[in-house]
Amino acid sequence: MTANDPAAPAAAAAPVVAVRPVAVLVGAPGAGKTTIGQLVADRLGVTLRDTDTDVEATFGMSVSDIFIEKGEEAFRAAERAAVAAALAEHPGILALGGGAVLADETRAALAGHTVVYLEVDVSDAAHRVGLARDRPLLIEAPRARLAALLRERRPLYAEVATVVVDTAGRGPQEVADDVLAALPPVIGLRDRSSAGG
Ligand SMILES: Nc1ncnc2c1ncn2[C@@H]1O[C@H](COP(=O)(O)OP(=O)(O)OP(=O)(O)O)[C@@H](O)[C@H]1O
Ligand SMILES: O=C(O)C1=C[C@@H](O)[C@@H](O)[C@H](O)C1
Ligand SMILES: [Mg+2]
Repeated sequence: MTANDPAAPAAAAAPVVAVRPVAVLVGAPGAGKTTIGQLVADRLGVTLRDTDTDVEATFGMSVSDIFIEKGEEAFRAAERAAVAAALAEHPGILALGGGAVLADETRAALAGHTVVYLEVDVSDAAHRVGLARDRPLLIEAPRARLAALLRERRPLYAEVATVVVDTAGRGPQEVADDVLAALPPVIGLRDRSSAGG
């Protein structure tokens, strides 16, 4: 039998499996998207992709430097493209930048995905981001900025979420437990930690 033999099995018969993230994490700066995303990814044996890292790779500079040298608009445009690409091709856990949900196009693209909203209050978020200088929107008056961000964005995070996990008073491992418990089952994936069985 040759490749051109009409009796050869049709290549088109191969199943086409849509690649999509197991879960997409959204929430404010300090909610723990990157931290919890890594813990959940490790426990499922998949990789974490973070759109902030993708945008940094696009420009070859840190998020802070992009804001300073290219401006927030350029960052947001690259972020929209990074989210669209990752939703289409990343099969693991996907953490979005804190402001990604501001874009109508991104909120629409999240429809049909498993989206986990990590809730955080102003006080916990301020405590967690501390005095780090790598969050350009929080360099001045971080607490007031966080309060304003949360007021504006809470409805947007809630709009795209299929799962909401409250992080208040819970450490990273406990939040990761809650996220794993809330995820719909995915064929071929299971929690590899003893706690998860
Ligand atoms: N549940 C938690 N309890 C205590 N500390 C936490 C928790 N989740 C994250 N942290 C800590 O808070 C800090 C910020 O977390 P992380 O960078 O994961 O947030 P993020 O949501 O990805 O923020 P950003 O939107 O800026 O990327 C880190 O130092 C992390 O160790
Ligand atoms: O909340 C935001 O608007 C941001 C959050 C970070 O993840 C980065 O995407 C950037 O610092 C902007
Ligand atoms: Mg992050």
